[in-house]
Amino acid sequence: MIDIENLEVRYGDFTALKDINLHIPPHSTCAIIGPSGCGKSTLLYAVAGILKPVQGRVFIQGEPVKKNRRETSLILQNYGLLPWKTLWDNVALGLKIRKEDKEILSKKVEDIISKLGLEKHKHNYPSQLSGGQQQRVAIARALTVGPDLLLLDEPFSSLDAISREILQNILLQIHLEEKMSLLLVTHNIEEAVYLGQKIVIMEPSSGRIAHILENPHFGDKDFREKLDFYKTCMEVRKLMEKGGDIR
Ligand SMILES: Nc1ncnc2c1ncn2[C@@H]1O[C@H](COP(=O)(O)OP(=O)(O)OP(=O)(O)O)[C@@H](O)[C@H]1O
Repeated sequence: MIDIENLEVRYGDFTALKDINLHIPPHSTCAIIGPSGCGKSTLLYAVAGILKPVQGRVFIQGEPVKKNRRETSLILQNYGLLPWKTLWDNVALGLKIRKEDKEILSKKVEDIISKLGLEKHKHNYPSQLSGGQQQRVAIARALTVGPDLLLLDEPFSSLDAISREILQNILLQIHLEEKMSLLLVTHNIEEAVYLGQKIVIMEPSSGRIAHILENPHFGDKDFREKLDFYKTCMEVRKLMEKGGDIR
Protein backbone atom coordinates (compact mmCIF):
# COMPACT_ATOMS: atom_id res chain seq x y z
CA MET A 1 0.00 0.00 0.00
CA ILE A 2 2.55 2.59 1.16
CA ASP A 3 6.25 2.40 0.38
CA ILE A 4 8.56 5.09 1.67
CA GLU A 5 12.14 5.07 0.44
CA ASN A 6 14.97 7.16 1.91
CA LEU A 7 12.63 10.05 2.58
CA GLU A 8 14.04 13.40 3.63
CA VAL A 9 11.83 16.45 4.26
CA ARG A 10 13.10 19.93 5.15
CA TYR A 11 11.54 23.18 6.26
CA GLY A 12 14.06 25.66 4.86
CA ASP A 13 17.42 24.63 6.39
CA PHE A 14 15.80 22.49 9.08
CA THR A 15 15.71 18.75 8.40
CA ALA A 16 12.44 17.43 9.84
CA LEU A 17 12.68 13.88 8.45
CA LYS A 18 15.73 11.91 7.39
CA ASP A 19 16.41 8.35 6.12
CA ILE A 20 12.79 7.25 6.47
CA ASN A 21 12.14 3.79 5.05
CA LEU A 22 8.79 2.19 5.71
CA HIS A 23 6.56 -0.42 4.09
CA ILE A 24 2.89 -0.57 5.04
CA PRO A 25 1.10 -3.51 3.39
CA PRO A 26 -2.38 -3.18 1.85
CA HIS A 27 -5.38 -3.44 4.21
CA SER A 28 -3.25 -2.87 7.28
CA THR A 29 -2.78 -0.17 9.91
CA CYS A 30 0.23 1.72 11.18
CA ALA A 31 0.56 4.05 14.17
CA ILE A 32 3.35 6.63 14.30
CA ILE A 33 4.33 7.61 17.82
CA GLY A 34 6.98 9.87 19.33
CA PRO A 35 7.44 13.02 21.39
CA SER A 36 6.25 16.43 20.28
CA GLY A 37 8.26 17.84 17.40
CA CYS A 38 9.79 14.50 16.28
CA GLY A 39 8.25 14.75 12.80
CA LYS A 40 5.06 12.63 13.02
CA SER A 41 2.77 15.12 11.27
CA THR A 42 5.46 15.87 8.69
CA LEU A 43 5.57 12.18 7.80
CA LEU A 44 1.78 12.06 7.49
CA TYR A 45 1.74 15.14 5.26
CA ALA A 46 4.45 13.66 3.05
CA VAL A 47 2.26 10.56 2.59
CA ALA A 48 -0.71 12.85 1.87
CA GLY A 49 1.39 14.53 -0.83
CA ILE A 50 1.07 17.93 0.87
CA LEU A 51 4.81 18.20 1.62
CA LYS A 52 7.38 17.53 -1.07
CA PRO A 53 10.52 15.63 -0.03
CA VAL A 54 13.97 16.95 -0.87
CA GLN A 55 15.09 13.35 -1.22
CA GLY A 56 13.51 9.94 -1.48
CA ARG A 57 10.05 8.90 -2.59
CA VAL A 58 6.63 7.86 -1.36
CA PHE A 59 4.57 5.36 -3.33
CA ILE A 60 0.94 4.45 -2.73
CA GLN A 61 -0.27 1.33 -4.52
CA GLY A 62 2.90 1.48 -6.58
CA GLU A 63 2.25 5.04 -7.82
CA PRO A 64 4.36 8.04 -6.79
CA VAL A 65 2.31 10.02 -4.28
CA LYS A 66 0.42 13.06 -5.53
CA LYS A 67 -1.66 15.71 -3.80
CA ASN A 68 -5.42 15.09 -3.78
CA ARG A 69 -5.21 11.35 -4.49
CA ARG A 70 -8.91 10.46 -4.74
CA GLU A 71 -8.71 7.37 -2.56
CA THR A 72 -6.79 9.02 0.30
CA SER A 73 -8.73 10.81 3.07
CA LEU A 74 -6.98 13.00 5.63
CA ILE A 75 -8.48 13.86 9.02
CA LEU A 76 -6.82 16.69 10.91
CA GLN A 77 -6.78 17.47 14.64
CA ASN A 78 -9.28 20.34 14.45
CA TYR A 79 -11.83 18.21 12.49
CA GLY A 80 -12.10 20.76 9.65
CA LEU A 81 -15.91 21.06 9.86
CA LEU A 82 -17.72 24.01 8.30
CA PRO A 83 -19.53 25.80 11.16
CA TRP A 84 -22.32 27.15 8.92
CA LYS A 85 -23.31 23.72 7.64
CA THR A 86 -25.33 21.08 9.50
CA LEU A 87 -23.88 17.70 10.42
CA TRP A 88 -25.65 16.16 7.38
CA ASP A 89 -24.22 18.77 4.99
CA ASN A 90 -20.74 18.46 6.49
CA VAL A 91 -20.81 14.70 5.94
CA ALA A 92 -22.08 15.21 2.37
CA LEU A 93 -19.38 17.72 1.48
CA GLY A 94 -16.81 15.37 -0.09
CA LEU A 95 -19.47 13.74 -2.27
CA LYS A 96 -20.91 17.11 -3.33
CA ILE A 97 -17.45 18.26 -4.39
CA ARG A 98 -17.19 15.09 -6.48
CA LYS A 99 -20.62 15.87 -7.97
CA GLU A 100 -22.12 12.57 -6.84
CA ASP A 101 -25.65 11.80 -8.06
CA LYS A 102 -28.17 13.22 -5.53
CA GLU A 103 -29.92 9.94 -4.72
CA ILE A 104 -26.69 7.99 -4.28
CA LEU A 105 -25.26 10.85 -2.20
CA SER A 106 -28.27 10.87 0.07
CA LYS A 107 -28.14 7.12 0.62
CA LYS A 108 -24.39 7.11 1.30
CA VAL A 109 -24.68 9.99 3.77
CA GLU A 110 -27.61 8.40 5.64
CA ASP A 111 -25.80 5.03 5.81
CA ILE A 112 -22.60 6.49 7.20
CA ILE A 113 -24.44 8.76 9.67
CA SER A 114 -26.27 5.69 10.97
CA LYS A 115 -23.07 3.61 11.13
CA LEU A 116 -21.42 6.26 13.28
CA GLY A 117 -24.49 6.67 15.52
CA LEU A 118 -25.11 10.30 14.57
CA GLU A 119 -28.78 10.16 13.43
CA LYS A 120 -30.10 12.14 16.38
CA HIS A 121 -27.83 15.06 15.59
CA LYS A 122 -27.98 15.20 11.81
CA HIS A 123 -29.70 18.59 11.70
CA ASN A 124 -27.39 20.15 14.29
CA TYR A 125 -24.51 22.50 13.56
CA PRO A 126 -20.91 21.72 14.68
CA SER A 127 -21.15 24.21 17.58
CA GLN A 128 -24.05 22.14 18.97
CA LEU A 129 -21.95 18.95 19.00
CA SER A 130 -19.44 17.61 21.54
CA GLY A 131 -15.79 17.13 20.56
CA GLY A 132 -16.35 13.38 20.17
CA GLN A 133 -19.41 13.94 17.97
CA GLN A 134 -17.52 16.45 15.82
CA GLN A 135 -14.72 13.93 15.41
CA ARG A 136 -17.28 11.30 14.33
CA VAL A 137 -18.60 13.73 11.71
CA ALA A 138 -15.06 14.24 10.41
CA ILE A 139 -14.60 10.46 10.16
CA ALA A 140 -18.02 10.07 8.51
CA ARG A 141 -17.16 12.73 5.93
CA ALA A 142 -13.82 11.06 5.19
CA LEU A 143 -15.48 7.66 4.74
CA THR A 144 -18.27 8.74 2.36
CA VAL A 145 -15.84 8.99 -0.54
CA GLY A 146 -14.77 5.35 -0.12
CA PRO A 147 -11.08 5.82 0.64
CA ASP A 148 -8.64 2.92 0.58
CA LEU A 149 -6.33 4.91 2.88
CA LEU A 150 -7.29 7.01 5.88
CA LEU A 151 -4.67 9.36 7.34
CA LEU A 152 -5.34 10.65 10.86
CA ASP A 153 -3.33 13.30 12.71
CA GLU A 154 -3.85 12.92 16.49
CA PRO A 155 -7.53 12.25 15.85
CA PHE A 156 -8.68 11.83 19.43
CA SER A 157 -6.21 13.98 21.37
CA SER A 158 -8.79 16.41 22.71
CA LEU A 159 -11.24 13.76 23.93
CA ASP A 160 -11.76 12.25 27.37
CA ALA A 161 -10.57 8.66 27.89
CA ILE A 162 -13.96 6.98 27.38
CA SER A 163 -14.95 8.97 24.25
CA ARG A 164 -11.48 8.23 22.91
CA GLU A 165 -11.93 4.48 23.42
CA ILE A 166 -15.38 4.51 21.81
CA LEU A 167 -13.98 6.20 18.71
CA GLN A 168 -10.98 3.87 18.63
CA ASN A 169 -13.44 0.95 18.65
CA ILE A 170 -15.42 2.51 15.79
CA LEU A 171 -12.25 3.05 13.77
CA LEU A 172 -11.05 -0.53 14.36
CA GLN A 173 -14.48 -1.88 13.40
CA ILE A 174 -14.51 0.15 10.18
CA HIS A 175 -11.00 -0.99 9.34
CA LEU A 176 -11.86 -4.65 9.95
CA GLU A 177 -15.10 -4.42 7.92
CA GLU A 178 -13.93 -2.28 5.01
CA LYS A 179 -10.28 -3.36 4.95
CA MET A 180 -9.18 0.22 4.45
CA SER A 181 -5.59 1.02 5.46
CA LEU A 182 -5.05 3.42 8.35
CA LEU A 183 -2.03 5.58 9.06
CA LEU A 184 -2.39 7.28 12.40
CA VAL A 185 -0.25 9.81 14.25
CA THR A 186 -0.56 9.76 18.03
CA HIS A 187 1.14 10.75 21.31
CA ASN A 188 -0.74 8.06 23.14
CA ILE A 189 0.90 4.67 23.71
CA GLU A 190 -2.39 2.79 24.35
CA GLU A 191 -3.87 4.23 21.16
CA ALA A 192 -0.82 3.19 19.12
CA VAL A 193 -0.97 -0.34 20.57
CA TYR A 194 -4.74 -0.73 20.06
CA LEU A 195 -4.87 0.69 16.53
CA GLY A 196 -1.42 -0.05 15.11
CA GLN A 197 -0.70 -3.33 13.39
CA LYS A 198 2.70 -1.79 12.86
CA ILE A 199 3.99 0.75 15.39
CA VAL A 200 6.59 3.24 14.22
CA ILE A 201 8.53 4.89 17.04
CA MET A 202 10.27 8.11 16.03
CA GLU A 203 13.51 9.41 17.52
CA PRO A 204 12.99 12.56 19.62
CA SER A 205 14.78 15.10 17.44
CA SER A 206 16.77 13.61 14.56
CA GLY A 207 13.78 13.13 12.22
CA ARG A 208 14.57 9.41 11.97
CA ILE A 209 12.65 6.28 12.78
CA ALA A 210 14.00 4.71 15.97
CA HIS A 211 12.14 1.42 15.84
CA ILE A 212 9.39 -0.43 13.98
CA LEU A 213 7.38 -2.90 16.02
CA GLU A 214 5.00 -5.50 14.54
CA ASN A 215 1.92 -5.97 16.72
CA PRO A 216 0.66 -9.56 16.43
CA HIS A 217 -2.33 -8.91 18.72
CA PHE A 218 -3.79 -6.15 16.55
CA GLY A 219 -7.43 -6.60 15.55
CA ASP A 220 -8.67 -8.13 18.80
CA LYS A 221 -11.49 -5.86 19.96
CA ASP A 222 -10.97 -7.01 23.56
CA PHE A 223 -7.22 -6.51 23.40
CA ARG A 224 -7.33 -3.71 25.99
CA GLU A 225 -8.50 -6.17 28.65
CA LYS A 226 -5.65 -8.60 28.07
CA LEU A 227 -2.25 -8.89 29.66
CA ASP A 228 -0.56 -8.82 26.23
CA PHE A 229 -1.95 -5.31 25.75
CA TYR A 230 -0.12 -4.02 28.82
CA LYS A 231 3.02 -5.94 27.88
CA THR A 232 3.01 -4.35 24.41
CA CYS A 233 2.40 -0.88 25.92
CA MET A 234 5.39 -1.43 28.24
CA GLU A 235 7.53 -2.53 25.31
CA VAL A 236 6.63 0.62 23.35
CA ARG A 237 7.23 2.79 26.41
CA LYS A 238 10.68 1.29 26.95
CA LEU A 239 11.62 1.78 23.32
CA MET A 240 10.45 5.40 23.52
CA GLU A 241 12.43 5.99 26.72
CA LYS A 242 15.57 4.59 25.12
CA GLY A 243 15.07 7.23 22.42
CA GLY A 244 18.05 7.66 20.15
CA ASP A 245 20.02 4.78 21.69
CA ILE A 246 18.01 2.03 20.11
CA ARG A 247 19.09 2.25 16.50
N1 LIG B 1 6.15 24.95 8.69
C1 LIG B 1 7.24 24.70 9.40
N2 LIG B 1 8.35 25.46 9.31
C2 LIG B 1 9.48 25.18 10.01
N3 LIG B 1 9.60 24.14 10.87
C3 LIG B 1 8.52 23.35 11.02
C4 LIG B 1 7.30 23.58 10.30
N4 LIG B 1 6.40 22.62 10.65
C5 LIG B 1 7.05 21.84 11.54
N5 LIG B 1 8.31 22.26 11.76
C6 LIG B 1 9.31 21.65 12.64
O1 LIG B 1 9.53 20.32 12.18
C7 LIG B 1 9.65 19.43 13.27
C8 LIG B 1 8.62 18.33 13.14
O2 LIG B 1 7.31 18.91 13.23
P1 LIG B 1 5.99 18.00 13.25
O3 LIG B 1 4.83 18.92 13.32
O4 LIG B 1 6.07 17.04 12.14
O5 LIG B 1 6.20 17.23 14.65
P2 LIG B 1 5.17 16.33 15.45
O6 LIG B 1 5.94 15.14 15.90
O7 LIG B 1 3.96 16.08 14.63
O8 LIG B 1 4.82 17.27 16.68
P3 LIG B 1 3.49 17.34 17.59
O9 LIG B 1 3.39 16.00 18.26
O10 LIG B 1 3.82 18.43 18.57
O11 LIG B 1 2.33 17.66 16.69
C9 LIG B 1 9.48 20.27 14.54
O12 LIG B 1 10.76 20.57 15.06
C10 LIG B 1 8.79 21.52 14.06
O13 LIG B 1 9.17 22.64 14.83
